[in-house]
Amino acid sequence: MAEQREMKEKNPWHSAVVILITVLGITAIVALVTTAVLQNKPLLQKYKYGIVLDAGSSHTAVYIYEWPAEKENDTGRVHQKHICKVLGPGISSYSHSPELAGESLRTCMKQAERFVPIRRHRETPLYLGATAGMRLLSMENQNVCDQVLGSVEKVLRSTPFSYQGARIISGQEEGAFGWITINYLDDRLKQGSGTTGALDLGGASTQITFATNQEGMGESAENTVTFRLYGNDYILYTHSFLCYGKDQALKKTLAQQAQVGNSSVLDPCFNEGYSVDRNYSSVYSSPCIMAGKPLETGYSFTHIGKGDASQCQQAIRRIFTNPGCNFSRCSFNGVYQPPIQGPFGAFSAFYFVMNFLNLTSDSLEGTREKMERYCSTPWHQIKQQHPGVKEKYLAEYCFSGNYILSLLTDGYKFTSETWSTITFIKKISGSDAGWTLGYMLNLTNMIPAEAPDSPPLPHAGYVTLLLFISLVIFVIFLFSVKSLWPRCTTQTQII
Ligand SMILES: O=P(O)(O)OP(=O)(O)OP(=O)(O)OC[C@H]1O[C@@H](n2cnc3c(O)ncnc32)[C@H](O)[C@@H]1O
Repeated sequence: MAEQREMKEKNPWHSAVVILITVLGITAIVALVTTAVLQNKPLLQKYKYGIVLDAGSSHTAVYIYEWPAEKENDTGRVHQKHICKVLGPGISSYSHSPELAGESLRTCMKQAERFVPIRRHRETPLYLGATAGMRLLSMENQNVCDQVLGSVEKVLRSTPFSYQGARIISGQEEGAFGWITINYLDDRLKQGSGTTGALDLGGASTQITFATNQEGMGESAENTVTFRLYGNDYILYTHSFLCYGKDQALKKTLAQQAQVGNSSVLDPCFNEGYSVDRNYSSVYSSPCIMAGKPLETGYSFTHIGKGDASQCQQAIRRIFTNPGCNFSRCSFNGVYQPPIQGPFGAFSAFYFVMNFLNLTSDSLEGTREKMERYCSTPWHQIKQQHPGVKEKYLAEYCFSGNYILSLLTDGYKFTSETWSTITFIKKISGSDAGWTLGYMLNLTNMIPAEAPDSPPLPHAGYVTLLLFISLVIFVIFLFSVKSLWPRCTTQTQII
């Protein structure tokens, strides 16, 4: 007591100083916590948009992509906001009235105006890429092809978006951008981990693309694409087989069977009981069909189903030509292909067909068995079992399933072992697998060649660490000024 009194007398301010330090300390902590909380509060997110039209052989689809305005170079951040499927056939089917090709896009473009906020319209890039249908039309008639492109250009220019062009993309681009899309959506590019090959089956062409080591790639420059993405180098093998999409392959198989010139064609690729009259011209008019319509036949023939999967595969095998391989190894038609390196993602018609046939997770042998069973089911029973399915697709599933089997095994040389490396996919993280996203990412430079420098700590981690260190300093400070505190003793003093 005497000591304390003595201390107080020596330093009458000491209790006021301690109170002041404590108040300042508490105020500092409250200020720090408030700053940390406010700093971590998510900002009101602003988005940017991009629109890509996939003008395919069978139809056109309008894809609207959205991404946070702040982090354009961050992988996995662009996602599909909306897809609008244009009514009617693909733009290449408007060769007889090209002006209608553009008109067919109007409804979906109006929808796009509603999905993209008005304040973003002017800055939203708009691209149209046409694929195999237009490649074929340009081979048939360049003038009409230009008119169709002119017609879609006119309509797209009239929209409020930033029109960037309508062009026919090459098969190589279609394959490579499909590969970029699935690997971007899987977040594999930024991680620099192993990549997934891309198998795309369209209506008029099919693409196979996968990363491979450099060995042997010098053999065929036209099948090689190189990319540097996020600081990693990729050498891709890619090939697009024009005329080997699902619809053109069907025509090829049928044309070959109809060559005999009989009034009816008994087709193992269609279910028994199926019977439809077809014009020869509908089969032989495609530039994919080299042979002409058989001479001395009528105007049409009856297409009759026989429902035999093994015979169907034999018929399909005949559309893969074998002119000899001038490389160390080939897939089909004398096209170079290095050993396949999986895993693979198979999309578009690969998915539509295998999903319908419930074959997305079967072994190769299981797939063959199920195809035998499906094809031998009578047509009337198939129709009864699937009342809601579009009849054209339903009639073609026996052919389509067998075509996929044949393309993957006889064509690309997948085996029972490598079959399991294929995953049939439609979407990844809500965005469709296909070339459109990769195309837009490339044209908007959204995937940098080098990995962007990132701060050693994420923002939240940085604020938390700062807070923690401040608290530790404050506690140490309190302990160091402890000697100034008035000592309270609980011992009763006996005087
Ligand atoms: O790339 P290209 O060759 O130009 O063709 P595309 O862009 O028109 O091709 P899609 O991927 O849109 O479709 C591929 C094929 O799948 C068909 N298809 C679409 N939906 C289907 C479904 O539910 N069942 C079966 N086939 C389907 C469509 O008619 C095409 O023949």
